Amino acid sequence: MNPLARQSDPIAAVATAPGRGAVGIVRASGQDLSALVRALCGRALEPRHATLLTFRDAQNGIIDTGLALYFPAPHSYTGEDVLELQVHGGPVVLHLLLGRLLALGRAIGLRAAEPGEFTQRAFLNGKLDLAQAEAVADLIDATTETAARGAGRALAGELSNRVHALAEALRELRALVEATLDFPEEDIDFIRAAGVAARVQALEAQVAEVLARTRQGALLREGIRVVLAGQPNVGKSSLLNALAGAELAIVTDVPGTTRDRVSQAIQIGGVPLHIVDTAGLRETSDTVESIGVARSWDAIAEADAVLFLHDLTRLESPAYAQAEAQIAQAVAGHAPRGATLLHVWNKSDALDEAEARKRCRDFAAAQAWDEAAQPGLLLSTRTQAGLDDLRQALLAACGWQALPEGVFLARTRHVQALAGCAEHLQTARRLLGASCPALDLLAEELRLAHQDLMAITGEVTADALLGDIFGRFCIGK
Ligand SMILES: Nc1nc2c(ncn2[C@@H]2O[C@H](COP(=O)(O)OP(=O)(O)OP(=O)(O)O)[C@@H](O)[C@H]2O)c(=O)[nH]1
Ligand SMILES: [K+]
Ligand SMILES: [Mg+2]
Repeated sequence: MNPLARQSDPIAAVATAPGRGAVGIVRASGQDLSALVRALCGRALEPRHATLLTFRDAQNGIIDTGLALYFPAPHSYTGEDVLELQVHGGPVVLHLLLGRLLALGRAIGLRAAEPGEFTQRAFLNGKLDLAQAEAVADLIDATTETAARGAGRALAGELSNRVHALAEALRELRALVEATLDFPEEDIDFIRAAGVAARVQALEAQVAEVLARTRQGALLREGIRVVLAGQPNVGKSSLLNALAGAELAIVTDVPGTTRDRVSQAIQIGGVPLHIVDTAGLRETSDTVESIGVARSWDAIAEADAVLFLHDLTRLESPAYAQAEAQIAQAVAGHAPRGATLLHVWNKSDALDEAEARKRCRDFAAAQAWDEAAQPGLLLSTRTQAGLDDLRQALLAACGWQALPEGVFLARTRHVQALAGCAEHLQTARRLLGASCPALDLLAEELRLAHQDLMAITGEVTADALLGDIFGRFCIGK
């Protein structure tokens, strides 16, 4: 759909989820729905009042009795006239009522709405900015309470307000710098006197702070993809089951038990995680197992975080330790740049704690790892000792901190734009540090930084991006 095409047509759709419910809603939006209201309801409706009515089909048969609400423009969700009809929530009733509405509205060009079109109109009519419109979809899709609250904060404008304030400060700064381009005689002294360098630096700090919060928000929205990796029999499937609290994967003492990847969505402290159990990594001549091992590597290549499991009971065997070291290195090389790699030392129940710590320290020292300094994460999937610490360490390693003021939900798109803005500000600061700054380059960096911010709220946004964002909504939203 071209998001900007046909945007003036009146539209209608069922606004509630498919299936049966106590109440279902049919909604219409258009620049002037007064004639449609009269045609359907037999009279004009008092704005924003619920009116009890019987809705009838073309043959004057009763469809249902329910409520009609009329929100004349501009005081509505979309900013246009909106008519909302609440009836009993059965698919047939809603289908009949929508059909009747579309038939009556044919004269004014009423058509069925496309996905996200109501919210898109709210955006185009300035009721919401783009980040808030995205938050509407995220609120609907939220899978945890924390995510839903975060989407609520984004919808209320927590991200947008911060970004608007930053954009405004940048706009002023640009005006200052661009003025000197027109009056070169004032140039450098003017820039110095106006304290441009200090203002760029202050902005940089503010952008960094919003970026950190936005990264958290993106984590909350996208979830974290955690892959359990290691040699056969280290306890990967046992860990998946422990984290999921259910016997999802087969656990046996036979090495090479797991072949297919087994995934499970869980949450830790409100953060959604996708846990992926994989086949144990080893050389094998078994056809099926080698396909499984290839899939393990694929999973590692797509991970946000890898939990690399070691078996404490076998660490003292030189053959095991040697293979472990090689595989650990290969895993580190195979995981995406920026992915988190955590070493987990499993089966701690089989030996006393001092001995367990000594074994992982010795192993880490032999590999000359930085981890030699750290005690590492001891775990027993059998007794669940260390499982809570593992959960917290995993979140922390992925950059999650439960911020006191709460997190707003955000998207990777927002993180990228803010990171871009931060980079341009950094370049601007470097330019200003030169003894004779190139003011045209400075102006350009500030313009690019400003543009990145405006992309978040949708003040400058490509049509294709709009189509992509609104196309992912459900119909009726
Ligand atoms: N003592 C002890 N044994 C464990 C622990 N975790 C797993 N095991 C045992 O280790 C063996 C292998 O466990 P799995 O969970 O199947 O190991 P895996 O890494 O998934 O193995 P593959 O799928 O073959 O790669 C089983 O016999 C488990 O009971 C633990 O914390 N303590
Ligand atoms: K096994
Ligand atoms: Mg397994």
